[in-house]
Amino acid sequence: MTRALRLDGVDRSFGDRQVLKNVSFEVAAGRMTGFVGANGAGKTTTMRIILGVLAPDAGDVSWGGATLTRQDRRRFGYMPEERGLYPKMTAREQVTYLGRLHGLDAAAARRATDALLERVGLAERGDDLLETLSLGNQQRAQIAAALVHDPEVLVLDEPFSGLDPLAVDTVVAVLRERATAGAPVLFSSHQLDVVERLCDDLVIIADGVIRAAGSRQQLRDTYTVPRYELVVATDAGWVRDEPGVTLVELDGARAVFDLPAGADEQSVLHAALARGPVRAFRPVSPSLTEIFREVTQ
Ligand SMILES: Nc1ncnc2c1ncn2[C@@H]1O[C@H](COP(=O)(O)OP(=O)(O)OP(=O)(O)O)[C@@H](O)[C@H]1O
Repeated sequence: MTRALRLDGVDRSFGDRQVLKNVSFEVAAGRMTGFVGANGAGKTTTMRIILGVLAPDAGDVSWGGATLTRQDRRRFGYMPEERGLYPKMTAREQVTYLGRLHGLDAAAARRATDALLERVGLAERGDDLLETLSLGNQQRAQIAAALVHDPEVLVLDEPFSGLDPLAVDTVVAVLRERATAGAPVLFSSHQLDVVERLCDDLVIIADGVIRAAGSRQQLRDTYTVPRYELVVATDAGWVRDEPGVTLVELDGARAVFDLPAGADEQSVLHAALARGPVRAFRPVSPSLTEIFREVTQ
């Protein structure tokens, strides 16, 4: 059975500073949800509350509609911000050990470890001490550690930081497998390009307040004005004088511009055609970076 993870009305303060304010969102089963926000926005605090490392002052965290219990959380995979592997253990020993802590017997823990180290590309380095591994390889070990007990929910704090692009692809593939198997997967990241490529759903937080949440397409539809690219045969500078147009970029014959919601983009196309050939005219999807700027400003 697949179950969504939900936060409802979660508040948390440190001293007299409230760092989470009525935080509510859902991490759907079978989907990868990217959790993005600036430094100090509240991502790590939220994830710690999901995992029960911190208690909320108010609000509820539920899984499949029932408030999370300590027992439920044993079936979660967590990659904390403070990485905390034992430097004097080998990757294989460490991951096996964590499998044992989660209740696997010795043979099952070894099997799961071998399979995961292979999967994250660490099989050849599995018997090296963690402290001798590159940061990227330590990170791979950390991912394996979060997954060794075949968790039903994944919560990962910055799983891609320090990974080269190939390693990012490997880890993405591993996480995607878990989502496809029905797990809700929540991960935070500063790398908006990675989040954009990878997540199904997004949650954007700023100053402890959820500013936007939904699928990428919903956010695009909701939070951005219509944007178009026009390529003509000669200089496109005249576009800036068309009614409603806000020029975003102009590079000779190519212009990118915004129109107010509901404006008729065809009138700009007609104006272009009246001047000569049109090489391209298309709507441009806003990037996650633009959406992020818009909702957090
Ligand atoms: N144990 C703590 N005691 C006091 N303040 C804290 C504590 N943990 C977090 N904070 C504060 O709460 C706010 C939210 O921090 P949090 O680590 O959740 O943000 P974040 O979005 O994960 O940021 P980053 O991307 O930098 O990790 C910050 O202002 C931080 O200084």
